[in-house]
Amino acid sequence: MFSAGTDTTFTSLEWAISELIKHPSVMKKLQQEATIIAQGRSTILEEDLEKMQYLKAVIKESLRLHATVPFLPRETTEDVKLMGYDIPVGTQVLVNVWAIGRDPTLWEDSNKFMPERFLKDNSTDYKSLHYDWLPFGAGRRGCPGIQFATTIMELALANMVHKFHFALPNGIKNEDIDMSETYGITVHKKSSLLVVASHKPY
Ligand code: HEM
Repeated sequence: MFSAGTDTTFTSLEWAISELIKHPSVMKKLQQEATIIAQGRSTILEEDLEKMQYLKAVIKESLRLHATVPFLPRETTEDVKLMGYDIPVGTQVLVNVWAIGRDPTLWEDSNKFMPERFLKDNSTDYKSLHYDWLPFGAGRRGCPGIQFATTIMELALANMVHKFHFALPNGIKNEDIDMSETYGITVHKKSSLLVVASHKPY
């Protein structure tokens, strides 16, 4: 439970911050939303989160591109014919969440980071059955930590962008951030994100 809850959450946050730094216009829009919601306060609270629609879209879009659990293991409970293949009962299969999230037949400009797609269609919520977007899995083995994880991610990200400006060290440009992945039980960034945070006025 501890590793299912910690590794996934911090890795997802690191991916989201990397995408924000790579896309300064998205970062700016998110910081503007945070400033409006905070109304001069230094801290964004849990009750503020429901009003932060752009924040939610940023996190959903980041989870689409960077599903930290890339494969869902399942076993077939009956014989299935799928795309011309016969899959007998009792076969272990892996649902490739990573590939579904980037499938160009399901997502326009599928490799681009565009949180706005989740504003246009905000019906994608974490608990409903959207089989084209499965960062928390689905069905009876779906992640039981969704509510906790999303609240923590939203609170942490909202407060980080509200309190700080982020810059890259040593003259590295936004577009040069290394987004390569390394595989384990969860998909991490191959090279950790290094940023210089400076205090931002509220
Ligand atoms: C961003 C954060 C998280 C992500 C992306 C994530 C994702 C997932 C995924 C994809 C699964 C497999 C679901 C399936 O097979 O359909 C899973 C299972 C699980 N997660 Fe999470 N999770 C996160 C946070 C958490 C947290 C905070 C907790 C607990 C406090 C947690 C506890 C668990 C447990 C216990 C399982 C196994 C459920 C089972 O096998 O029945 N997760 N998670």
